[in-house]
Amino acid sequence: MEYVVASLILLAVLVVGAIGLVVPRLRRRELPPPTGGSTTTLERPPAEVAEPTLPTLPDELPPLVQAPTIERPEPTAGRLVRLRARLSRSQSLLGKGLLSVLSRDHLDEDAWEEIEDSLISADVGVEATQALVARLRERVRVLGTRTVAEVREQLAEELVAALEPGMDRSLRTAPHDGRPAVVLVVGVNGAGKTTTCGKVARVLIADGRTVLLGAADTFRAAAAEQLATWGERVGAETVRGPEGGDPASVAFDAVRRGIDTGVDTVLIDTAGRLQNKVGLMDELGKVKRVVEKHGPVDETLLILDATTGQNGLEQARVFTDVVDVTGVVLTKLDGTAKGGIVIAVQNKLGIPVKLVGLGEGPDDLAPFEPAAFVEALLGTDA
Ligand SMILES: Nc1nc2c(ncn2[C@@H]2O[C@H](COP(=O)(O)OP(=O)(O)OP(=O)(O)O)[C@@H](O)[C@H]2O)c(=O)[nH]1
Repeated sequence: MEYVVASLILLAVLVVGAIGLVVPRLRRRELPPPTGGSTTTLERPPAEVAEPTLPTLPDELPPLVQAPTIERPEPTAGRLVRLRARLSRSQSLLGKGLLSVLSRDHLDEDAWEEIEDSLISADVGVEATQALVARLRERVRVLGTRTVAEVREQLAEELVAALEPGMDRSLRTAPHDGRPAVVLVVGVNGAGKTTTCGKVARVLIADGRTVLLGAADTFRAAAAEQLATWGERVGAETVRGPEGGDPASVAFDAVRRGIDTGVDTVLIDTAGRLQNKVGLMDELGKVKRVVEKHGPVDETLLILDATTGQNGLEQARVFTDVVDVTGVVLTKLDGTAKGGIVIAVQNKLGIPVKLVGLGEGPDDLAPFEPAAFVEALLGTDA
């Protein structure tokens, strides 16, 4: 009997033990998933454990730092001819307008007045227009010119003559006396100085020269940035100073660096604030004086915005009074119907137009050639 009782007790203990083990597990399974609360733990899905795979490497690894791509600017020869379509606005006014008058059977007083008006509207300037029309009238009278083609040819010749084709338009950018040529770029804000500096650097590099840029426009921080970007594109170094720093000291450092590195040409971009002439004179005069401690400035290019027309001419005078301008760059000729401004600029300032800007593209700057320019304006072979 004792055995029976002991066996029953043992059995009961085992049963209770088994229930104690199984019930909490079942309860745990039945618990609802957590809903909301301060933290949410994301559980991984019961993943099949994937075999770790090694990434496959490409045959050639890319370099960690990409070297900037150096561009190869277009050659400068024949650029004006290639870009002639950019003068279409001027061409409609001067070329098409004039030629329709010239094609009349008889060139009476009214016709000559219309010709004068077209030239004045194209910003050729009153004096230059009167002189040009007087010469053309005389030729037509003396030679008894009859056909449109002949008058057109004579007009083209007169326009070319008014552009003084004998002027020296070469840029003095060749190194000499064991140092680089120094080019100062001046002009009012927004005329296109920085852009032109960049484009001139490309022109020189296209012609096989080495160039260093000096960002002496410390007035506008973005100008230095913009110039450095132009330089990087063609592999030219840019010397910059702190924003608002002394432009003359940046210009001085740029020339010294150019001498040390043995480049052919140093191009210096300057600021062109025109709020008062005295301030401008002081600043530009100082830049020039300080740069000349290294040797004379070889070329001073005045950048003029063609779209400002006769106003631009007034501004130009301020600069020609301050620095010895050796050449004019007329920018934005693509954006105006007043291409005749080239004649007015030369006529009034007596300084050759050496380059013309015909667009915002990096190679939209062309050496100025009077005959090709007139050809583009008239839309004919001059
Ligand atoms: N259409 C056209 N735009 C031009 C030409 N040259 C320059 N520009 C534009 O004119 C604007 C002013 O040019 P910038 O070179 O910044 O002028 P900036 O004289 O240096 O001006 P600041 O730095 O303020 O003194 C820019 O948007 C140029 O892209 C050109 O020949 N044709």
